[in-house]
Amino acid sequence: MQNPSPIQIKHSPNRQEYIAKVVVTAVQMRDIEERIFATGMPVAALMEKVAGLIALRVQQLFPLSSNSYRVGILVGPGHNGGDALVVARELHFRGYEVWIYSPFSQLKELTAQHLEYAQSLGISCDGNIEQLRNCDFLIDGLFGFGLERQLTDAIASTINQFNEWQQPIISIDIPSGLHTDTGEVLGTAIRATYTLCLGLWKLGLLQDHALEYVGKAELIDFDITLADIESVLGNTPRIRRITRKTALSTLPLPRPAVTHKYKEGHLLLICGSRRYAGGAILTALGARASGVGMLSVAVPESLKYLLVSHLPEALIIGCPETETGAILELTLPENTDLSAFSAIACGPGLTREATPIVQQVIESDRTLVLDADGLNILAQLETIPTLQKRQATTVLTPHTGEFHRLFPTVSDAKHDRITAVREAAAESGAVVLLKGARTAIANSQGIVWINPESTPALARGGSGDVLTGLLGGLLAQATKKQIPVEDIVATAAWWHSQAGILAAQERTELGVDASTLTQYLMPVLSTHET
Ligand SMILES: NC(=O)C1=CN([C@@H]2O[C@H](COP(=O)(O)OP(=O)(O)OC[C@H]3O[C@@H](n4cnc5c(N)ncnc54)[C@H](OP(=O)(O)O)[C@@H]3O)[C@@H](O)[C@H]2O)[C@@H](O)CC1
Ligand SMILES: Nc1ncnc2c1ncn2[C@@H]1O[C@H](COP(=O)(O)OP(=O)(O)O)[C@@H](O)[C@H]1O
Ligand SMILES: [K+]
Repeated sequence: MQNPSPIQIKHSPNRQEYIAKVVVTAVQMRDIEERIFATGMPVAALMEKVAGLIALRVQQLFPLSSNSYRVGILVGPGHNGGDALVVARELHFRGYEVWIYSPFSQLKELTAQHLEYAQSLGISCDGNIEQLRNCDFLIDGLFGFGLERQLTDAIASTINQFNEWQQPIISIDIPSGLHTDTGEVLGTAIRATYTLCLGLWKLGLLQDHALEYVGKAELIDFDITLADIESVLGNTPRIRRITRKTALSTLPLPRPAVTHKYKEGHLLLICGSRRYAGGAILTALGARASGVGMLSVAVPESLKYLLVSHLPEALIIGCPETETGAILELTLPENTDLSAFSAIACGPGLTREATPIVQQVIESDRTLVLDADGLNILAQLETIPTLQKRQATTVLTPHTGEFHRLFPTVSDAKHDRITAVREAAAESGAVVLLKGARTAIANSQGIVWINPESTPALARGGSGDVLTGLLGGLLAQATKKQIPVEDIVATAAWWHSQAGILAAQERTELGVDASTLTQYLMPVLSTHET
C-alpha cells in the first residue's frame, strides 16, 4: 500500500526541526501536559484536538476511497482509551464500520463520557474480542504513557490474541504494554504496524528492544508550545534524536577555495594484524569516504602492500610486528610524533597483543577514537579513569559485548541503553557511542544523541570498522572548526546508517557487505541537499 506523507500542521521550519530533535520521558511528558492544563487548556479540548489529528492520519492510511473498512477500537481505562474513543466516533461519522472493545469496568471520567456518547450513536461496543477478529485493522488505545505496572491475566492474554491475529494495528502514542522510558515489555505488548506518537518523541520508542513492537513510528505534532517544552526540559534537551539537518550541518562543507591537504585534516589509523587484515582495509575505506585531507594508516609490516593496493592515495606505515603478526611498535616517519596528526583512530583488527600501542595513543594529546580491540585492551588495562586526564577528547565506540567488558559496573545496557551510555560517559569522561539498532551517544555532561533510523542490513561483520574510519576522518577535519566532538560523532553515526539504508534500498538487506557500504557513503550526500 502507498502511504501518503503524514499530516502536518504548518509550522515554521525552526519549530519542526526542534520538535524532531526532542525526546521526553513519561515524567517530562506528564509535566508538560500539566503545564498546558494549568495555563488554561481544557483537558477535553486537548484530547479532542489530538485525537482529531490521529483520526485524520488513520483516514490517510486506510482511505475509504479505496475500500470499505471495519475497524476495531481497543479502549483502555485512561486517556489513551479516551483518545481511541474520539477516533472511533470520528471514523464512525466518516463511514467506517466501527467496533469498540472496552474491557475495563473503571474508566477515567473523560474516557467514560466518550464511551457513553459513542454508544449513544449506535457504535457497537462489547467486552468480547471475537467481534474484532474480522476487523480490517485495529486501533490500540489500551495504555499510553500512564502505564507503569506489568500487564497480567485477562488483558495480557487479550493482547497476545490480537498479536496472533496479525491484522494491522495502529498504536496511539506507544504500543500498549511498552514502558514509555525503557521500551521494555511489561508482561506483554501490542506489536504495532504503526505507532502515532503524540506531541513529542517518547524515549521508549528509541530503545532497541522496543523496535519489534513499534512498527513504523510517526510523530503527531499537536502544537505544544516551545515555552511549555522549555519550561520542563530547559533550553537544551538532554536527550536528542539526530536529524538529517543537524548531521549535515557539521560536515566540512563547503571547503574553503584556498586550502591544502594538511588543512583538511590528517588522520592516523592504527589497525589490523596478519589475522585481521580486512578490518584495516575497511577502516581505511571508511576514512577515505570522509573526505579527510591526508590519511596515514599504521599496520603490521606484512600488510603494507595489501593496504597500498586498496588505498593508493593513503600513506601506509608498515610497523614491526610480533610473531603472530600484530603491531609490535609504532614507527612513525622521521621527525613525526603523534601530535603531528589531527586525530587518531585505533583498534579494528589489532588483536589484544597490541597493548603498548593503545597505551601510547592514550598518552598522546590528540582526539582519539578507540574501537574493537582498542576497547578490549582498554578493558584489560583497567585505565578508564586515566581517560579523564587526557588533554583531548576520547571517543569509545563499543558494541554491547565490548560495553559490558569496559563498564562492568554501569547499568545493564540490555535493560536501558540510554541510562547505561550516560553512566559510561560520566565514568570515563569520554564520548561513548553504544552501537546497536538505535545507536546512542553520550557525553560526560549527560547529553544523549540517538540515531533514530537505521537498518539491520548493517548487522554484519566489518560495518563497525567502516564507522570507525569514517568517524576518525570527520574528527580530523573538524579539529580547527570548533565543532563539538559529540556532534561529529552523531554525524558519523547518522551518515553510516543512512548509507546502509540507501544500500539496502538498492540491494536488499542482504546486499550490504562492509566494502559495499563504503561505496554508499558519498551517494548519501548527493541524494540530500548539503
Ligand atoms: N500528554 C498529552 O499532552 C496528552 C495525552 N493524551 C493521552 O493520554 C495518555 C495518557 O493517559 P493516562 O495518563 O490517563 O494513562 P494511560 O496511559 O491511558 O493509562 C493508564 C491507565 O491504565 C491503568 N493501568 C496501569 N497499569 C495497568 C495494568 N497493569 N492493568 C490495568 N490497568 C492498568 C492506570 O490505572 P492505575 O494505575 O491508576 O490504577 C491508568 O488508569 C497518553 O498516552 C495520550 O494517549 C491525549 O489525550 C492528550 C494529550
Ligand atoms: N540491527 C541493527 N540495525 C541497525 N544497525 C545495526 C544493527 N546491528 C548492528 N548495527 C550497526 O552495525 C555496526 C556493527 O558494528 P560492530 O558490531 O562493531 O561490527 P564489526 O566489529 O564487525 O565491524 C554498528 O554501527 C551498529 O550500530
Ligand atoms: K497505546
